Amino acid sequence: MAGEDARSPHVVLFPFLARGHIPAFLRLAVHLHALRPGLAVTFVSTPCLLGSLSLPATSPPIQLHALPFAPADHGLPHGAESLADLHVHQFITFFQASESLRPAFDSFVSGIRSPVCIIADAFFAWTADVARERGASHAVFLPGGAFGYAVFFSVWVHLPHTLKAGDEFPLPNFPDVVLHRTQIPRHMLAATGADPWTAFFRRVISSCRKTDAVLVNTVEELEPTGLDMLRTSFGVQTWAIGPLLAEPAPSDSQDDTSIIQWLDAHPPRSVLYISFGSQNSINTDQMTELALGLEASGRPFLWTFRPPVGLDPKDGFKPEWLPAGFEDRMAEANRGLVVRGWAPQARILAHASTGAFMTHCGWNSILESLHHGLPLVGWPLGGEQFFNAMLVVEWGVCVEMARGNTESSAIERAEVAEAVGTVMGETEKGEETRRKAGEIARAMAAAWEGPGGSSAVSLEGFLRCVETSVR
Ligand SMILES: O=c1ccn([C@@H]2O[C@H](COP(=O)(O)OP(=O)(O)O[C@H]3O[C@H](CO)[C@@H](O)[C@H](O)[C@H]3O)[C@@H](O)[C@H]2O)c(=O)[nH]1
Repeated sequence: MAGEDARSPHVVLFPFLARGHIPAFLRLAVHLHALRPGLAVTFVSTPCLLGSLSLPATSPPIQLHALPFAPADHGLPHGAESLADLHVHQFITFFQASESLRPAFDSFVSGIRSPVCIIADAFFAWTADVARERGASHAVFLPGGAFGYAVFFSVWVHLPHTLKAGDEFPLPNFPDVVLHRTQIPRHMLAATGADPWTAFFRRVISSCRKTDAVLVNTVEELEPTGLDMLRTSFGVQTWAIGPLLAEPAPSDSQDDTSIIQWLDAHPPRSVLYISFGSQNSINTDQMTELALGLEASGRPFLWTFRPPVGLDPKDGFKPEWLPAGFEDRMAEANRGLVVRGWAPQARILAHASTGAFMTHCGWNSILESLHHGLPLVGWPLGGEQFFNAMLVVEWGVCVEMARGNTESSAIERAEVAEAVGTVMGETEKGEETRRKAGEIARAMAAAWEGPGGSSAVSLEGFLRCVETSVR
């Protein structure tokens, strides 16, 4: 690696192979360069994911390094290099397959001549062992929130729902946190402790205890409790360096242009945006009730539509997934737009006509919405989303409308219309929710305002620790 400064670390960024995990790492590279211009930064991933990266306009000159990955060798579809390419039942095989990247990652790190600082996704926490063997410094980066991940990891360690009968149970290590059975994702609910899901996440957690530092995509002032929970869980220095937000990707595609034009034709803050992220969806009964509830709400909406849970976007979209005549009625009245596949979410949320976001409570979606002061209608579906929803409800910026996408998690159209009306309407609760969302937006902005913002101070503190350790 010619031209490297032997005293400053070469930072290796290694996000997990999931679309929702990459934007925060890209934004981290931007902040690292702002603090240390000229720092060598390499972004490591698989060939397909690197090929599909759309680097933001402000992207610093990062190097890319591809690790060979053969999903088919692990019984996965050929070319499935991201969670978004898979069904939920294949996720665990994918998690296990991702551990096969270790020899190639190790060989890449061992070839770097200057001191190395690995910043790896929590799901790649095994890189802590590589760092130890190669004399590198190591940090785990959590692209999610502190509370959400702290609860998620605690549930995997203790499986508290298996310890106690009844619908509600406390976390053994954080008894103030009481969960309801409907907040436990499907794979956790089925876990026995001897299953591959539990084994994978317990490996992740024990590796997180071997790292030198944990970086979290959150704001110290907003998540003191969650950050303390992580510090207790892992026993390592933990730095809040968020929000690290996806930058609106430049796009001149006709589809994106027509979406923005559709928004242009609506009054300020009048449109509800609906999306369940890059890898989750709801079931067909829920789609029907959601559609009819949106119609009943009387408010304009823009719905990013993925096929029902268990079905593949590559196999196309079927008209019967939506109620007969629904799309035509909505189009004629200029009431609703259904976007199939991928939408320019960051641009939609930045648009003046967008007034609220119905979300699965993926952490990036939460941050992107609150960054613009937009309140949330929550519908957590998997992973740590249920616990993220608890946090944003506590912040007073979200009405949780529904939970889960199993057969037992039914939702009725009247509940949809009511939740949308509460958040977007001229109700006391709606006004309060919007006011609090504005407060969170200001706290998020302050974290990166000038060198004294709490996240700027944290990232600087982390870098100094790394620089001291590599001298
Ligand atoms: O049509 C779409 C759909 C999504 N996005 C973007 O994709 C990202 C989605 O991220 P997120 O909201 O966090 O959802 P997931 O993709 O589901 O994220 C995974 O990763 C998150 C961070 O760890 C976790 O919080 C979630 O539970 C996990 O499912 C965001 O940046 C969106 O702007 C688009 O641009 N267009």
